[in-house]
Amino acid sequence: MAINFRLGTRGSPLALTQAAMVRDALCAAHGWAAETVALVVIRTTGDRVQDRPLAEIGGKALWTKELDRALLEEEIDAAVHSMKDVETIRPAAIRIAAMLPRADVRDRLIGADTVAALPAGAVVGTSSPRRRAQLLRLRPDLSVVTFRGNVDTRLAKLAAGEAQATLLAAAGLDRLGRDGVGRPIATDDMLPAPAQGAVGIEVRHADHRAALIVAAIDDPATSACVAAERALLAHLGADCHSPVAALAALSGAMLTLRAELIAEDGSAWVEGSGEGTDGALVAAELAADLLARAPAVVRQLFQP
Ligand SMILES: NCc1[nH]cc(CCC(=O)O)c1CC(=O)O
Repeated sequence: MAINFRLGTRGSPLALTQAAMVRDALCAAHGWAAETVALVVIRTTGDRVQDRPLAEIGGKALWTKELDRALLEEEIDAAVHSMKDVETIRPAAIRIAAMLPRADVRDRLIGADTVAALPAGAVVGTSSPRRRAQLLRLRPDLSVVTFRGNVDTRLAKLAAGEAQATLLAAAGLDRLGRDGVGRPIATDDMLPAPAQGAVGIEVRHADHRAALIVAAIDDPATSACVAAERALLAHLGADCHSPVAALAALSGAMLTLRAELIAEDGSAWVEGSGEGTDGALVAAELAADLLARAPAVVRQLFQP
């Protein structure tokens, strides 16, 4: 059967599951047979190097650089991403064209019922500067150690006793069929990463056919919220390794954006919110407000 569309994806179990969700949505929207959408697995630097903190191996673009290349060289028609891992600033020739309906945005704690219930001095594994900062803000006595690898690797490290607890996104656990694993933390207690729980699809700017094809599966509310969260990052000069949490919600035409910036040792922070009908404006104003009120140790982490 002829191929209608080529979807590029990373090769991790979560990435493959998300790519299959996009394939299924495209097939349902266009009446295509599943075999007419090819899943093209692209290996990324971030997948190859599992043993060092991300910041050490170059930080930015680890997950998307190879997918960007494949997209720009027309090996694929679209790339599927966890929006949380997509750099704030994208190449000019690539655009985010659609997002699937957002899943559970919360983090789940695995290894204890609540952060407060962790024993004094407990070791918690995470490689996310945001989670590290939020944990230490709540519990300065905790010892946070680097925990990398895909979801299964992290759960295996936990089972092997490398840490007493870890935090993972509910969305990833649920998509991997691990819906019973861990306890969700309310967003009031731990605000998630910008774009957490959202799967996005990118196409080449010039490829109008691909843009039309994927527009059919866009969830506009998810796209509006994630765009506002990403605009906040852009105004802060932040990326997915910055200790920033942000979450937008839509009520009718009104968008509410909440955010916090935290020093990585959890000792200082600033939080705030804004609302309006223009998400880009809400994000710009909230970023300026947060930077103006941020303690110096927090402000210096950002280069707007
Ligand atoms: N940085 C890794 C990553 N990127 C997206 C998800 C989960 C899925 C999502 O947030 O949509 C995860 C794993 C995690 O944070 O637990």
